[in-house]
Amino acid sequence: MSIQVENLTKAYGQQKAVDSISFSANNGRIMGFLGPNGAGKSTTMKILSCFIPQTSGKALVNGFDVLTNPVEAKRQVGYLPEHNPLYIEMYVKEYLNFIAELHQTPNKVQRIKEVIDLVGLGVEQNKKIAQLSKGYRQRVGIAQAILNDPPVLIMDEPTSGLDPNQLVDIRQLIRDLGKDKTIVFSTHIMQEVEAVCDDVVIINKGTLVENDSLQNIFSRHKSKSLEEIFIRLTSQNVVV
Ligand SMILES: Nc1ncnc2c1ncn2[C@@H]1O[C@H](COP(=O)(O)OP(=O)(O)OP(=O)(O)O)[C@@H](O)[C@H]1O
Repeated sequence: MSIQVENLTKAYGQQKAVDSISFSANNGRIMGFLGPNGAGKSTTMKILSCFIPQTSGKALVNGFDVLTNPVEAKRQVGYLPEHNPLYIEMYVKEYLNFIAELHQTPNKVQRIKEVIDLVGLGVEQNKKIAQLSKGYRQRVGIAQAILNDPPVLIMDEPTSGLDPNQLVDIRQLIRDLGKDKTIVFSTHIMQEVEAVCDDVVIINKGTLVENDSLQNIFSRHKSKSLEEIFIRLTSQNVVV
């Protein structure tokens, strides 16, 4: 298993943003990580990417413990944070070169060309990041996450802010990357989950409320739409 999470908990003061969740993700599969606003998705993803430590519980990435072996664990993961922080005064290629140097990526000039191609940045590759539209900035964020060809990709709302054409392209890219990587990504677009994901985890107020293959979820919930299933599992007031 490429990602193993056991009884993971993160408390901010009195609030448990993530409350004893357990799940696993496998190579060659794409997991949709879902939940309403404030459910604890970003917090979990930050822990898996070694950006913040958990309060208790265990998280392994490709067998490496994020607390006890963060350097190795971090090497396994490409991470696209929710707000996609970029050095906007840098040119696209300059920024990717900077990331490649951080990773000590072999054949970096060739690899940068490859990822620019893969994420469809070709026409914008000579611009400053500050000059790019939101969708193209998102592509730069995805490019930096995959640059080092990590076995695990964790992407926090990778398609947020993309136009419908870009959505189709980036979903296809996620599907392609998912063939030989483990991908965990969050989204609020249920249609996207149905189009892209093999497995689904849903959390609500920090606790796990669903964890299965998309196929099993549909059959257990008697083929309701994923949107209906999501609402039923995460809302106390709506009966679907
Ligand atoms: N640094 C922090 N300090 C205190 N509380 C925090 C911090 N980061 C997150 N939280 C709280 O933890 C809870 C979970 O937040 P998180 O960002 O993980 O949710 P999310 O599921 O990613 O939400 P969204 O879909 O809105 O992005 C929220 O109540 C949030 O306010």
